Amino acid sequence: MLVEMQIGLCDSVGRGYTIPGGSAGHFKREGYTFDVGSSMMFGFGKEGTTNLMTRALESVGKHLDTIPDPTQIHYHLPVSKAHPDGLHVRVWRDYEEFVEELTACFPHEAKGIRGFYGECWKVFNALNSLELKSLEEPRYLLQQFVRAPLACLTLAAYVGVNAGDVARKHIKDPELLKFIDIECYCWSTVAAVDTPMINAGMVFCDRHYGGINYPKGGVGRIAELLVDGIEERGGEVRYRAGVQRILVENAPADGDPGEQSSRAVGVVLTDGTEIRAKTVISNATRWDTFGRLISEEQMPEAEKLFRGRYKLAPSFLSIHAGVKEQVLPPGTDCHHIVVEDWARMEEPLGTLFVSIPSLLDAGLSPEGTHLFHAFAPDWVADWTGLEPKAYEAKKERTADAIFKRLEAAFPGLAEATVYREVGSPRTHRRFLNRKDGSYGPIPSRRPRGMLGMPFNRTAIPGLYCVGDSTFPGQGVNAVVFSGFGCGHRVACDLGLEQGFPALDGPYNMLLGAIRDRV
Ligand SMILES: NC(=O)c1ccc[n+]([C@@H]2O[C@H](COP(=O)([O-])OP(=O)(O)OC[C@H]3O[C@@H](n4cnc5c(N)ncnc54)[C@H](O)[C@@H]3O)[C@@H](O)[C@H]2O)c1
Ligand SMILES: CC(C)=CCC/C(C)=C/C=C\C(C)=C\C=C\C(C)=C\C=C\C=C(C)\C=C\C=C(C)\C=C\C=C(/C)CCC=C(C)C
Repeated sequence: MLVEMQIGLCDSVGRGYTIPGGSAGHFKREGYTFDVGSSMMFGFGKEGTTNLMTRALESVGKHLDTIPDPTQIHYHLPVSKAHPDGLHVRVWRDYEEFVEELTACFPHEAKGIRGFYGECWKVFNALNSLELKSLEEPRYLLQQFVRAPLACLTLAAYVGVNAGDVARKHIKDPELLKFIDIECYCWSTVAAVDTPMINAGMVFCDRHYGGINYPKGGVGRIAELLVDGIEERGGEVRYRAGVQRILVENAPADGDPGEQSSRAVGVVLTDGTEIRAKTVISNATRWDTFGRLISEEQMPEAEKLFRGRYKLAPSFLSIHAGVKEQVLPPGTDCHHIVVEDWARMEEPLGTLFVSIPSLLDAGLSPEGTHLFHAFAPDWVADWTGLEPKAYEAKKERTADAIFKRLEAAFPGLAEATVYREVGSPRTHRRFLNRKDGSYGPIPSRRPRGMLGMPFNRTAIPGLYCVGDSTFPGQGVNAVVFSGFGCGHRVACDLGLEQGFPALDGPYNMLLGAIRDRV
């Protein structure tokens, strides 16, 4: 890995975090290994080019055993005239099995279902035939257009398109369109009309192609192995090293040591340590990078435009619990989504998410128990200004209400609970150091697919952003892709990989002009 300096392991009180992985880390309590957030893992496939997780680990000489999940999600959806007992759909690893199950619920939409998901496959097959690197590097992009012109043209045709518009071409049933909404909302935190079609293609197909695979030992093993690989290759990973400020100074310009320009030259840690480097890569959200690590006065115009296009998604209320194993009958799926009322799907605490990875890896919880992670989107504003006692009481009250709602899908849940720890949006803000504990950026107006998302370079030379505030946005393998793209772009800028410097300037201007117009 060539990262010169990457901001990436800290908590918001500034001391710096003690475990690697951010949202994809894990922590241990009383024999349970709880995932911090991410638990549904894409990108561990064996074939194609979209198996980004497998390839990220390979790049530092590591391999992680994973356990295949036979279903991606078991949906428990609202009661309707057509489905008086509620709409129950399981997304099976096997594509045909999933399509048959969904078609059995909407037989009159058999053609529409195949039409919509078929178009997703068109996008996925195109993605899965490209070498996935930095789209803001012209040499690579030209090579891909020459090598796989049809795939590139397919992606170019979809890059400005949203999944909801494609769904409406094929599907008329309003309940089925709601189903497509929850299929998107559960990872993009917006409905299908606001979700980029390329991301939908990736999620709706890779779950059947590479499949959902749970890392043996917990999701945090991914980051732990990456750290081992980086250290074995001479890199250094520092903990408790919160970055307080990114240093921007006049320094010699790239390629012309005689000319000075304002550029990122290093960081200052919260303990005052100054670290200087040629390249600074921020994995903090754009709201934290520009405005906190870089002062408001130094914020480039492009970042102000970004804030017009995107706003912060809500955070999460998380319940990490241990339950007696008897409460989960044989055949219970690992991941569940519960919506009781479509009108409340996007409201705070409206959609409930459940992840029970000890069903796949028994080593994650003490014998006779399962770990039960339930979470729901929620805003930090509802949790601020509370005295400690009132804050603790609100956490417990909210968790009780959520467990009560989950009883319909998991009868006996409250009584079977033997351990419970509640995290609020404040917890997410504190431990992940994300503004308002946000899950990531969401469009503030109807987006043109992913055309409005910035790549890794910023308007400040030497400073790059990576993670979910960069193309292609939220999602675990989306942020892994952003890491691959960033590494490639930085390598070209440092002269470690061959780029096309003469084209960089005009191509960058073109990308910026497209982005700023959407
Ligand atoms: N699959 C799931 O169930 C699930 C759940 C939650 C999140 N996620 C995904 O994870 C994505 C987030 O991943 P990401 O990598 O973009 O962000 P992240 O928040 O996971 O990682 C950012 C890292 O930067 C560190 N950091 C922040 N500010 C710092 C500072 N000033 N100094 C030092 N370190 C600092 C944080 O501690 C963290 O380790 C989300 O958008 C979502 O897609 C998935
Ligand atoms: C130059 C330009 C712009 C265009 C030219 C054309 C061209 C060649 C375009 C190429 C585009 C490319 C290569 C795009 C790549 C896009 C990628 C790699 C997108 C990846 C997206 C991945 C996503 C969205 C993953 C989401 C993962 C999930 C499901 C995350 C979170 C899930 C939850 C929170 C739900 C958890 C549920 C439960 C029940 C616990």
